[in-house]
Amino acid sequence: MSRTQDELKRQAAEAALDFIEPNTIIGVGTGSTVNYFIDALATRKHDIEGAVSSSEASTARLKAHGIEVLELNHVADLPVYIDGADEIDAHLRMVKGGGGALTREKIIAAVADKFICIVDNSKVVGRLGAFPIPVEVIPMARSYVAREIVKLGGDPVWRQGITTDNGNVILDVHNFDIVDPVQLEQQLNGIVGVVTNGLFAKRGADIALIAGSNGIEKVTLT
Ligand SMILES: O=C[C@H](O)[C@H](O)[C@H](O)COP(=O)(O)O
Repeated sequence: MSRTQDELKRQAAEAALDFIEPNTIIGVGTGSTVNYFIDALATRKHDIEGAVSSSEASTARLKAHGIEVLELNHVADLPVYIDGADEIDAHLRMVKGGGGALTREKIIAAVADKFICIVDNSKVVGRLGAFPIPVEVIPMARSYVAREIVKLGGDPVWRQGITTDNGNVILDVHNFDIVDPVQLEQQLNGIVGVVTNGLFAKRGADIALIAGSNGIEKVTLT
């Protein structure tokens, strides 16, 4: 990754601090962009009630900064969830899960009032699907799910050597021709043995903070 892209990730992450309300709990995603956000959040740690985390990696980083990590089951009110994406389109639908954290991310996103997506401008696409769609699968169902995915037109590749925080495996699905991301998200989730998939289309982002050479572009769904 270029130094410039890294710098843009940091800028997008820091812009998300403007959406942090005092005395609230913050939903925190996973990945290299979110790592910058966690580092920035540390400067506000005395203003917030704590965080809920979408991965063991983010939990460790939050705790290293002295930010309290709360269990989602104990949290009823989550105003914002901040996370990155592997791809995002003009409707703020996303592909996520390049780091394998998609299921916990999708759960926290479902609870949050607002999903704020922080990305550098290389993540913006006209159409989702150039980045392979991660699908988290119960291990014993891996081959069955792969065969079903082929019937849907995708080419699944087992992400070998990786176990998710939930003890499952990931199939990265290449070559989907994604005309209707909401429909494909539902079709994939309908396969028995699939835990969830990395299409965040039904529940996309509410706001995207896109860092580019001219600064931060804020995109909001109207
Ligand atoms: O599982 C990982 C997450 O969905 C990440 O948000 C996504 O992969 C983007 O990560 P990064 O900020 O490292 O590009």
